[in-house]
Amino acid sequence: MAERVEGFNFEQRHGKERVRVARLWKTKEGKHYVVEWRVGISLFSDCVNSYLRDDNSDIVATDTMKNTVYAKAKECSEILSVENFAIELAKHFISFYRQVTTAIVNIVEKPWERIIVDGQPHMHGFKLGSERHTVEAIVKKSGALQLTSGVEGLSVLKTTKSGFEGFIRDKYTALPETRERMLATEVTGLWRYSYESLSSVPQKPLYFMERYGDVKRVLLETFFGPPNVGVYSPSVQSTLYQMARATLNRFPDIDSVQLKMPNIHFLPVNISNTGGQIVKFNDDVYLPTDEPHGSIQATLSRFWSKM
Ligand SMILES: O=c1[nH]c(=O)c2[nH]c(=O)[nH]c2[nH]1
Repeated sequence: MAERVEGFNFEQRHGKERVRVARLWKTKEGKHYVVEWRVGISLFSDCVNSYLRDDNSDIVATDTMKNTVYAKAKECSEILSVENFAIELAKHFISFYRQVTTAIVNIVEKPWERIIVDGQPHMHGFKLGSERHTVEAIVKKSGALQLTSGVEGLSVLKTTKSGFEGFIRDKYTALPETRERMLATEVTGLWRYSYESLSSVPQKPLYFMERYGDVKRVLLETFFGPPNVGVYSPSVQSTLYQMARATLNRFPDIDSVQLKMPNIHFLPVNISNTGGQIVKFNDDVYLPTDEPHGSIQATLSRFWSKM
């Protein structure tokens, strides 16, 4: 998207970040559905004169972009997935303004979950969960689409069935080999859907909402293994790969999965003084840390995927 100006290459975009909106829907029976979104918009548009010639006549004001978030939220009379909202917004910008060639919409959904009171789902009560659902929709004027959903802040811990052995040992290595350790991480996942045009997106309004739940379930089931026996993890690397592979194997409309899984260390506690050992580690007392942490990430894609 670079263009030539005054003998230079020039690339530009403008948008609005962190536009916060909440939308409430009410059924006739009085059941409420609420979402809270943090929206980012970035537009590629022909407005080079604003940079070069003090001429703003081709600029979509970022304040207008912000207003559009609220206007489009108002227009959505039925509950819809965060993916569908992102696509709707992006579609608006590329079709409404002749100057806009590509619209990128990023949204993070705040995890409001219906509360259970006396074993019953509450009609209008919600509590904040932990991990967040994310989406990025990139829409071009041609109708070409790139749709990437994700999860962030998915913190998981297992207290056994994890080890790390056989790594390089040299004069700097102090880490003992082990077949028994805690494994903790905060998963950030991104998965790219195979729908490459606006017209190919599934019509079912809550399709991507269900997919989000299903992908999370597959990631978690693979991380933990069956409830009674678990599954042994020889490294974060191996577990990450299994999780990405399970996602691609399970969902034919996902082409590519990126996982970031920091290794959040729980250090064995051993304390001694001159009188002897005060605490001897026996897989029981740990020092939880967040820094430093290992950082492990990978992307697994189908052969034909573009990510
Ligand atoms: O699963 C692990 N992968 C590593 O690359 C690594 N490095 C390290 O010190 N501990 C671990 N654990």
